[in-house]
Amino acid sequence: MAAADERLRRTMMFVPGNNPAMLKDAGIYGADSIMFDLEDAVSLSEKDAARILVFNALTTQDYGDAELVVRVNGLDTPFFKNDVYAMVKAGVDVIRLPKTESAEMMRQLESVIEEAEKKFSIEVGTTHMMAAIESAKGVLNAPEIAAASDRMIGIALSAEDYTTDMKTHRYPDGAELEFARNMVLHAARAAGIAAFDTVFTNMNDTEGFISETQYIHQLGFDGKSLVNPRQIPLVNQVYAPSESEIEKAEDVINAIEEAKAKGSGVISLNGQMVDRPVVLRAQRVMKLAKASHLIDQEGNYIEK
Ligand SMILES: CC(C)(COP(=O)(O)OP(=O)(O)OC[C@H]1O[C@@H](n2cnc3c(N)ncnc32)[C@H](O)[C@@H]1OP(=O)(O)O)[C@@H](O)C(=O)NCCC(=O)NCCSC(=O)C[C@@](O)(CC(=O)O)C(=O)O
Ligand SMILES: [Mg+2]
Repeated sequence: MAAADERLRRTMMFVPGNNPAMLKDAGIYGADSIMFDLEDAVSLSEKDAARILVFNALTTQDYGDAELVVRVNGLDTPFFKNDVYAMVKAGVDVIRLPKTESAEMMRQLESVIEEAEKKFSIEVGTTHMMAAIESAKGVLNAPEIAAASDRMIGIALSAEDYTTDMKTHRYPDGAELEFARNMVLHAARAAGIAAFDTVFTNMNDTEGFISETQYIHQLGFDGKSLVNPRQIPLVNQVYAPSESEIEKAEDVINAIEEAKAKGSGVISLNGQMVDRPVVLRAQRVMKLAKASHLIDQEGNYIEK
């Protein structure tokens, strides 16, 4: 069982935990989730300082509606337990475990989170978890990892470490990631949690970034891990529904409301059968349209 929820998670932006200026401004770019990093963006000599900086940021800065995530150091490091304790105490929404290879690793994280919640009088179960899948073993165990706990909100593919583990590197067409992307996505969907595609690290290749985002959007990913705020509007643009998609979704929702009033669950709209999955897709289109500021909460178009 997973901590399924309705939150949109198109953009999850890494913010290096040792960079005070970036920590301070991370909320202004409109990321759906902000992910403070204590792991690979932070050198060994700065681990303790970064933990304190992120703790202070979480407890003093206003990040609006963004979901707050921290990537802690791995289970096998001397920093892991202190990281988890500090972030639980700070009230973080989600802890992201890097280099996850088994469901057992998520259960180990969960037991440390629970200790910390009890110690700091935080309601047990309120701190959520996600896993980063960064190796062949992690990909093969993705279904068990995704279903490891009811605290799980998502799993993410981490292609930089994954391609290293696979003795390859990243290519523009992404063929080397095809199996991993599909495994991570299916594991997440089967467990009812979110699926995040990997970071894209070439800041100068905007065309390549958009093309990759269109591809993972088509596959069905909820969104991507990002390394730079310039990537946020590009992802949002790809995920924004078109005017005709919004119109169709409105027609479906109106038609099903009318049908329900007449006591029917299935109807025909312009020759097309409309049933529950069609309605669920239409509802997601409307949610994305609202998040993209194309329509307001009442469903009226917003003039640009
Ligand atoms: C890439 C670059 C150096 C480019 O610098 P640039 O200077 O060219 O950026 P500019 O665009 O010029 O910045 C314009 C303004 O935005 C501010 N700004 C920029 N980035 C910001 C940001 N992230 N957060 C808040 N603020 C930001 C900046 O301070 C400036 O502010 P201002 O001066 O006020 O105008 C920079 O972005 C950056 O450091 N990124 C984070 C890198 C990072 O975290 N790597 C680790 C995570 S990946 C990994 O570990 C692999 C993985 O594990 C992944 C997985 O697991 O998924 C795997 O295995 O795959
Ligand atoms: Mg990594």
